[in-house]
Amino acid sequence: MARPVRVVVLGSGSWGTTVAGLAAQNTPTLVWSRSSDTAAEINKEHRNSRYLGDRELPADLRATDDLIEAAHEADVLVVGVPSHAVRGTLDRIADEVRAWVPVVSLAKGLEPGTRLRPTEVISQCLPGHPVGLLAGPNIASEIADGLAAASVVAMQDESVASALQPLFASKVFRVYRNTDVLGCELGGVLKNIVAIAAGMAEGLGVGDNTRAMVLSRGLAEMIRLGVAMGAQPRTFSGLTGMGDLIATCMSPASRNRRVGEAIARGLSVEEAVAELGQVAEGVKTAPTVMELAREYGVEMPIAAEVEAVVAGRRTPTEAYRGLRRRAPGDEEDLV
Ligand SMILES: NC(=O)C1=CN([C@@H]2O[C@H](COP(=O)(O)OP(=O)(O)OC[C@H]3O[C@@H](n4cnc5c(N)ncnc54)[C@H](OP(=O)(O)O)[C@@H]3O)[C@@H](O)[C@H]2O)C=CC1
Ligand SMILES: O=C(CO)COP(=O)(O)O
Repeated sequence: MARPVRVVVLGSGSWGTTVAGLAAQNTPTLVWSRSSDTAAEINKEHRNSRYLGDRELPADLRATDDLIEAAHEADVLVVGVPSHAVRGTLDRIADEVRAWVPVVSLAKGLEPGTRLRPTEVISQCLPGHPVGLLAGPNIASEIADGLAAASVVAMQDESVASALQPLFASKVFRVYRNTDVLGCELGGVLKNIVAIAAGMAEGLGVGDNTRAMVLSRGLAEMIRLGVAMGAQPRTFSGLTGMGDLIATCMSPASRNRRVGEAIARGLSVEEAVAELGQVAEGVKTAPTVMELAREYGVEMPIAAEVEAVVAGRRTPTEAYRGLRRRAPGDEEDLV
């Protein structure tokens, strides 16, 4: 009998640990933590208190602080470190991962400097591997609590995606497939910036109509840039686009939204990020996205205001005033 597929998750933050917990219910799973204390806590107490509080992890989820050991074990490699750490982590194991191993990114940001998406960085570090991502409206704490949700494995090769789906799925976690890797990945990246805007609106005190406006016009910006870069427009109406946008903008647990709220309360960006103690990818991604918007010649007024706020050039109040000054154009003018 063939031995079961072994999943290895790199990164033991809130989402890496949660995804490792999902996989551990289906197949032998190992999570790599750069913190030996966290690895020991997962192994001995079946918890990750730094990121997931008291929540109990599956007893057979194993953890290690040895990155090379983790790389050797992988039949499927899941990259769950933040976007800025993907290259540094994978460069250390480029010669240790077996050639055919599929690699799944969880990261929702762009690499600072190169402007590359995480799957592109992975392909540079681990050339020749099937590379895709798992994304969707997936607030880690809710999934760790066992609340129902859905996600998407995006992979060019559908047969690889089909093999990956059951590794992450559960009775309450539905995993779909999509071959539009670019569109699915950009959805996860771009919604974080809109979520910062939504958080700022929340902090300034808004009504549901304003919330809906930020989401709808934010989605229009996501589609505009995504389509200019070559993504399928339909992808943005699915789980990785509109779905993730709604979850992240509406959830008080979203880190990006919380950063926006904290800035509107008067904290500096640095103070807001420090208060959070976790990654909010939209902060680092906003300037990179505005570089792309200029390169592709698309208008992204909400992202532009968020970028100005995180760069310290505007306050949230000034940003919303700036948006109100824009003359509304044709609503259907998406691309
Ligand atoms: N949390 C969520 O709900 C979701 C998150 N995502 C995405 O998943 C990715 C990971 O996020 P998440 O788990 O939430 O982040 P967290 O902030 O919760 O955890 C980050 C993890 O990455 C580790 N890490 C940070 N910097 C480095 C580095 N330079 N080298 C190696 N490891 C590093 C941290 O280690 P240490 O603890 O030692 O600092 C920690 O284990 C992000 O791109 C995020 O956008 C996607 C869907 C849902
Ligand atoms: O991507 C997420 C939900 O799908 C998590 O969003 P935050 O990083 O804003 O918490």
